[in-house]
Amino acid sequence: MNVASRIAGARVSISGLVKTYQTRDDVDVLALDNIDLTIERGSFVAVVGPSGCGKSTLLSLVAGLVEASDGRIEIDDQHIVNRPHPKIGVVFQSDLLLYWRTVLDNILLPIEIKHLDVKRHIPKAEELLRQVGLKGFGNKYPSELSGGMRQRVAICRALIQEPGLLLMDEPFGALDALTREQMIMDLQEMWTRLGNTVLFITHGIDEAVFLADRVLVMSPRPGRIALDLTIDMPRPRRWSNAHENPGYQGYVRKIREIFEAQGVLVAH
Ligand SMILES: Nc1ncnc2c1ncn2[C@@H]1O[C@H](COP(=O)(O)OP(=O)(O)OP(=O)(O)O)[C@@H](O)[C@H]1O
Repeated sequence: MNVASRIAGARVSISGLVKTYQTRDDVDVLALDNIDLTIERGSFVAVVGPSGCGKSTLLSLVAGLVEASDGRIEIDDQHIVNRPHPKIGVVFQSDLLLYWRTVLDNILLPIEIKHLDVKRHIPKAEELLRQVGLKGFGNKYPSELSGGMRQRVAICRALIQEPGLLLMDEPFGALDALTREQMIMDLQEMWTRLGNTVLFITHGIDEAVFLADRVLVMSPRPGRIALDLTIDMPRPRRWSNAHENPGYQGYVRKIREIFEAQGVLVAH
């Protein structure tokens, strides 16, 4: 099994997606309202929006972890109904590693859960570790690693089954600024190499514009797509000088203007 090979990116098609939660005291909370969205194979789409606008809800719906109230989600033409699609991998803000399992056993967990051949996947897990700069860390326990290293392991765990669609929910939100910067660049490199589709949720306008082919800006709840912005900048992009690029600055300004118009950002 060659993990260095490219992964066929999945296509995501969302139409008329609505999600209403019922709170414990029976109040309806309309989290997402009528989302239409197509994500092309192999593209990197980032979603930014104010806190509580429904970004995580969108990701959970696509992941099949939450049931839609209305509308339809298809991944490679397969309708998602409250059940994860086999072609997805998910990375959350918290690494969610099991502290009693070694790094290698954490990465192999999805294989074990699906009753696949664990032994056959060990070389692939080790290769993934090498690719994220953690060669030789397979026998360590999560408590022996830094936050950034643990998140790299979580990414390996999401990639072990070569997912055509990688869903990332604020994956670098809990990391210090330097580690975050390194992880952003590493993610760009990894995605360029693998070629899978990525749906990336973030609060960070800077990382969204830097990483994505397209940035979706959401409105405050109920979440709707307020702006669908194509980021036309050559790759590989360099974090160290991207901020000086007038194109980059223009995209960031456009997104900030939307947040200012929404009253999410207030200039003093
Ligand atoms: N299980 C739930 N029951 C009731 N309401 C919920 C539930 N989950 C989310 N909500 C509500 O739905 C809305 C959207 O939540 P969601 O977590 O998707 O937002 P978000 O944009 O990811 O927020 P943040 O950026 O702060 O993580 C919020 O108002 C939230 O309170």
